[in-house]
Amino acid sequence: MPFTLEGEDPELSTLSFFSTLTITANIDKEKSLFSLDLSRSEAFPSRRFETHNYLFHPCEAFIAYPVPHDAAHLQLALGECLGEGRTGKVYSAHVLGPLPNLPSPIPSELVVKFAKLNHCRNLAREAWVYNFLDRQTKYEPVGTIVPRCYGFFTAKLADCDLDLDLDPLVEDELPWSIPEWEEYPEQDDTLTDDNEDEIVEPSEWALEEWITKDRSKWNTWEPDPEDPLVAVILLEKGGETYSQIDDKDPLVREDVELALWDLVHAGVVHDDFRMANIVRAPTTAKFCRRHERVHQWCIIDFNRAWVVDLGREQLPSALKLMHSFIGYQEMYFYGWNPND
Ligand SMILES: Nc1ncnc2c1ncn2[C@@H]1O[C@H](COP(=O)(O)OP(=O)(O)OP(=O)(O)O)[C@@H](O)[C@H]1O
Repeated sequence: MPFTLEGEDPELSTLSFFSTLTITANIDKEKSLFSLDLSRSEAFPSRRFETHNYLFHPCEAFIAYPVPHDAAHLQLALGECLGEGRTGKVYSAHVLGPLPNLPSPIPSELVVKFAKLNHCRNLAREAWVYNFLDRQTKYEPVGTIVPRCYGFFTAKLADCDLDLDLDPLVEDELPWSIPEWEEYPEQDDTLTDDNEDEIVEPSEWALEEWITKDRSKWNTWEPDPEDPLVAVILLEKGGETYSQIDDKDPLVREDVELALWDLVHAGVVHDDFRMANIVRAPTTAKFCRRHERVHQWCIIDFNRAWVVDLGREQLPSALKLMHSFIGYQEMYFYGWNPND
């Protein structure tokens, strides 16, 4: 039985399109670097952040949503690297045909974000935030102010068909390689809701099949150097990253601030809001009904986000609190000085 929430049409969500994925990367026309077969994996639910007391709760709406098992297979050819952060490396990828029948067309270029081998848990969380946003049907943030997501996939590195004569330099450059500068290659970063002192235990409502954060296999996940895991999320491709020059244009700033409000109104405080996490919106961006415009920018990178269930909050005070946290990292970026 597909799992749906009231008012939701699972057929239309891009998260329901694919069950399996093959990514190939070529060194040149003749030679393949690797071919990787991945399957959909459960994302890592966050705890619900309660704004009046700053506590994280387990919650029945904050569970791992079932993944499609009988949906289509997608084949991608890896393209150029678009960027790299602490968690992962991001590549453009070309969709290889023939495509099966899908509920709606997909672009010919997508984005694959590979977790570095020690950051699969963080990527599993980011994937869950996309799931959560995908379920906000009133103003539909996904496709409007954040890219559409096509799923979270994993595979054992041991099953990857990798060119074994690799030059060690190329090996260090693989999409999932842990960089030399990584201080803690043996562990993933702590997440905002990992603080065990703050947990309110699941009460009797928590049915056995509901996978809350505490019950998720990702909660205790640690990288295994003997049997590494590769994890990716598949996203719609945005354009250039927001720059200092863009930031000087008041109309651009206004547009990004409004997009950020949309995110807050979906119950998500980004908590890593900086220029590197804003990209030009894809040409397929949807009309925003709240602001009656197509936003020109979209927000990415959600592994640090705190997620609030606005249906349970005292709305005015929760929104006020969330708005006070919308700026981060850059001095005075969107009105909030992190040193205050
Ligand atoms: N959907 C996208 N479309 C276009 N470019 C993207 C997309 N997603 C990511 N990028 C590019 O890749 C870069 C790194 O992505 P991202 O911020 O998600 O990585 P990260 O490892 O999570 O970073 P952090 O250091 O914040 O953890 C971005 O700054 C952006 O330039």
